[in-house]
Amino acid sequence: MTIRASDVRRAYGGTVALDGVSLAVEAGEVYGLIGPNGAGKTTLVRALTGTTEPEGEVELLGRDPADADPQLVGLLPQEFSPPERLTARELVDYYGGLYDEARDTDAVLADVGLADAADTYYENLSGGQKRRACVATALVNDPEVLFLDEPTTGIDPQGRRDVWGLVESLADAGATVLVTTHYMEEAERLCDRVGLLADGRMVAEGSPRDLVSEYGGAPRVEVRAADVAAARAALESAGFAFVPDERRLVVDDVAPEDVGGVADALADAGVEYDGLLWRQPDLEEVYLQLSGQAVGTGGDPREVNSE
Ligand SMILES: Nc1ncnc2c1ncn2[C@@H]1O[C@H](COP(=O)(O)OP(=O)(O)OP(=O)(O)O)[C@@H](O)[C@H]1O
Repeated sequence: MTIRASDVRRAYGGTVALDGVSLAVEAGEVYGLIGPNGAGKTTLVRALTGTTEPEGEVELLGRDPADADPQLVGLLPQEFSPPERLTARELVDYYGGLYDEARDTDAVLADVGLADAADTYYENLSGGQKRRACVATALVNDPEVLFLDEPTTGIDPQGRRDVWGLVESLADAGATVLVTTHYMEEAERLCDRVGLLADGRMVAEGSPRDLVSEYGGAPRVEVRAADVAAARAALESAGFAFVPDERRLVVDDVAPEDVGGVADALADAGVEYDGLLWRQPDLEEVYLQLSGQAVGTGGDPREVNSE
């Protein structure tokens, strides 16, 4: 097992950041940590990389993380402020110089989409370009295990896809990647398995597909109507139930063949609508249900669809 944590606990004064977390990540796996702000993701990354000392057992490449060979490990911390008065190329050169062996700087810059900005000072890069440069510093030693704490925050959609492609090719070549993210699409597309942390505990773990089928609930239809109250009343009187959501009108448990019934109920009541969007639940729904953040829900996923 490349990364292993068993009953890991870490408190800062009276704040419990990790409250008995266990996980195991195999070589070649891309593992995503998701969870609300303050859930403990960064603390777990720090525990796994030896930058904080937790209680419990932690292993990285079969050793105490503090003793792991730095040549084999890449880390992009969430808060990372490299020297500003270096160009992107100088920055990657600098970090490469910290290792016995480093990849070619220009190749790394090309990988993160910064070939054209190689001579730009870090301070003059855009926010997303800065984050790309930071990702580059974590790749320069061609690590076997890569920890990326919110790698794509601030990066534009194309850049985000570039980073996903990069992570995928590293994993295909055998690298193990642990990534934290607030982007559910990222977790769903990129990760073989996802762990959802909340309040320092692992609330759920599995492949995105399994988590969605276990916790995501039934397919649903989002109704876009100018008069939401009228649409809601029409559907309610036709016996439809709703997914709790203050911002949108979402009809719960609608099989594909039943979408016509939603349209008919609206038409019968004379309610005009701009759109009916049928969709399967995705990881975002799982996240909202399990982390207890769904607007108007109490946090118990089993209760959500019966409300
Ligand atoms: N150095 C520290 N000193 C005191 N408290 C800390 C420290 N680091 C983290 N904490 C606290 O531990 C808890 C977990 O924080 P952590 O940064 O691990 O969460 P996170 O899931 O990474 O959050 P985010 O999504 O906002 O990055 C929070 O309550 C945080 O305030």
